[in-house]
Parts: sequence; C-alpha cells; structure tokens
Amino acid sequence: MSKILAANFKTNHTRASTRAYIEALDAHLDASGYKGETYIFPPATALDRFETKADIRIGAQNAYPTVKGSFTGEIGLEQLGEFGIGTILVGHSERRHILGESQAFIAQKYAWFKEQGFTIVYCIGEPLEVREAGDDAVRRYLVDQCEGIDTAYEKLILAYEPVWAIGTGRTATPELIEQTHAVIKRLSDRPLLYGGSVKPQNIADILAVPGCDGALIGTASWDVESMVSMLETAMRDEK
Ligand SMILES: O=C(CO)COP(=O)(O)O
Repeated sequence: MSKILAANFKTNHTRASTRAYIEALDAHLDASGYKGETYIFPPATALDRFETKADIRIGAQNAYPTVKGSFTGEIGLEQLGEFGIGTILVGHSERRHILGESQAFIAQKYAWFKEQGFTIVYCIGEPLEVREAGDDAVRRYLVDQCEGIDTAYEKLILAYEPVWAIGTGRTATPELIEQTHAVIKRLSDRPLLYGGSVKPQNIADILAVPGCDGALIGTASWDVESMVSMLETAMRDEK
C-alpha cells in the first residue's frame, strides 16, 4: 500500500500560490504515475475545486461543526461544500495548545464531521514534559486524546505529532516513532502518519519505520519542490 503524504500549509500560502503549487505538484505526480493519496491542507482562503490528474485531495485545516449559523470567524459545511471539501484535520496540537480547543470540543467536532462522512485526519501527540515523564505518561496522554473519538471510523487517518517535534527541527527518532506507533496501533488499526519536522533528508527513514503509514508535513511541505522530493522518496520506497 502506498504511503500517505499530507501537507499542512498552516498559515502560509495564498489562493494564487496554492493553485500554482497544486498545478506543479499534479504535473509531477501525473508524469511519475504516483498512485498514492496526497493530501493538501491549504488555508481556508485558498480552498477551491482543483481538477487534478493525480490523486490529490484538498482538506480543510479547520471548520466549525455546523452547516451554517452564527459562529463569527468560523466556516461550516455550507462554505466547505461550495468547494466540494470532504476532508478535515481535527485535533492538531496548534488548535489544542494555541487556540485552546478542549478534548470535549474536539470530540464533538470529530463526531459531527464523521456524521457528514468526512475523511478525518485526527492528530494526537504529547508535549515535551509528558515525553520526559516516561513511556507510561505518554501512553496515558495519547489514550486521553482519544477520549470520545471513534478510532474504528473507516474514514479516519491518525497522525502522531509529538508537540516537541513540530516546527523545531527535532524529529523523533525512528526507534521512538516505532515504539509510540505500536502503542497507538493498539488503540486503532487505521492508517497512522508521523508528523514533526519531517523533511526530504529524513523522510526515507521515517517511512521505513514499521507501523508508519505516511507523514503529515508542515514546514518542509510549503515549498512544492521539497514536497515533490519527499513524494519521490515515497514512490522509490514503494517499488
Ligand atoms: O504540525 C505539523 C503538521 O501538521 C508538523 O509541522 P512541521 O513539519 O513544521 O514540524
């Protein structure tokens, strides 16, 4: 099975640069015959319908669990539906620790978008102080982050993103990824991505880790040539 690579643009790119990025990515993937699923999560302002030859799926980084309504600053199903969006990130550590989303609200959002039939990339991962408290503390933390979450949902893709590896350049070692993914695989048999300072220089080792089904990439995905390089590594490893 092909590895799943997903790009989280976070607060980067515009409508114009996102379109140029996706057109360039599609040209590369179509030419290479890559059959894997590639997900792109652009900022909400750049959501659109993109006709691609390759299997490139556009997802929302966030949305409110509603069709429409009075939730100032939020978008709902009506806005996502305009662009045919059926994929969403839920539980990203930046939504938890910067934007203050509680596990209860995250679980509510998860259940709602599950009801709408969305593909959900559900993110879990511990902060440094939990990692430093030991394996049992990490396991308990990850279990708590699955509170209220249907981990058997057929359109769930899990992503393990240790907070201390996100945006820091400090990638988890292959050994630690394997050990932690084994813990998470006991919670769910759904595809499990790793995220946290993935880049062209380390993605081959990460994708080779048993129990790692792909990668959720931030910084190194924002440049299309860097993303293409990582996809080419994934293709090479596939053969
Ligand atoms: O948060 C991430 C992807 O969702 C990871 O970000 P970086 O790749 O920049 O560490």
